[in-house]
Amino acid sequence: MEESFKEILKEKVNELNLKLDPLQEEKFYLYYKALKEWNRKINLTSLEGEEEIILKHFVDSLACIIPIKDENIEKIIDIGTGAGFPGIPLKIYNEKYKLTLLESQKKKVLFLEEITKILKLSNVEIIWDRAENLGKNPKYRENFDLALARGVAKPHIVLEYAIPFVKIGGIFLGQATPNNITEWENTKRTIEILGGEIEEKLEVNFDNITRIFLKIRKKNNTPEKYPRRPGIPEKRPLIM
Ligand SMILES: C[S@@+](CC[C@H](N)C(=O)[O-])C[C@H]1O[C@@H](n2cnc3c(N)ncnc32)[C@H](O)[C@@H]1O
Repeated sequence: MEESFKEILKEKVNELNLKLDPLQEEKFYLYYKALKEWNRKINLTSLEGEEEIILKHFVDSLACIIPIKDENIEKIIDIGTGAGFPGIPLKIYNEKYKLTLLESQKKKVLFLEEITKILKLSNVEIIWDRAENLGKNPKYRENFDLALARGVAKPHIVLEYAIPFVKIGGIFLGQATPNNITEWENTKRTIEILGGEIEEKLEVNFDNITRIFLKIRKKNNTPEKYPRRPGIPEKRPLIM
């Protein structure tokens, strides 16, 4: 592994007060190399530089650990995971997680299949589908301790994709920024209709980046009609 990569990764992860062992560092390096290689063939991520990928993909994903550190999490679904964010960094950090990666674009699914092999990750399921379909499937609906969906769509839309997957007592972790936190805070009624409640708002700062997490706890079953048909949440967001 290149020393510069290791040094930057260590420094940035330290800012979160988290620690990686040498094997985990190596896995992040292999992940970085695979992202760069695949990016030459298909458009996986718009981020290219070493520091940018470490900070905005790896460390930003690992920041999700902070709001969930006192939770008993086993099953995680990462909706619209793209090239695996934030799900794969969390799995590298804690291999006990049972991770489902959901992605609607086939080319990204092929990358996910490859990278999980390269990183020798076990208990990872990769699904090529849309959230609106899988969220209706009884095998997946209300089945996860934690749902994640970073940068997938605007808040009202993402909530309709994600909350149906969360079991009662589980969490959907909304990943907001100072730029869109007001929009997230205006979703209280939508969250309630889908069976959730905002429990906590937590700001995490690292390297001049501010990430705002909204811990949304599932209190009641999601009404059967949600999520609506593919495309409908986007066309007619559940703005209440
Ligand atoms: C902007 S990318 C973000 C990817 C990743 N979560 C990240 O933070 O880097 C959004 C991803 O969500 C996927 N996506 C969008 N709508 C989806 C849906 N309804 N079901 C499943 N995946 C979806 C897209 O194909 C895309 O890969």
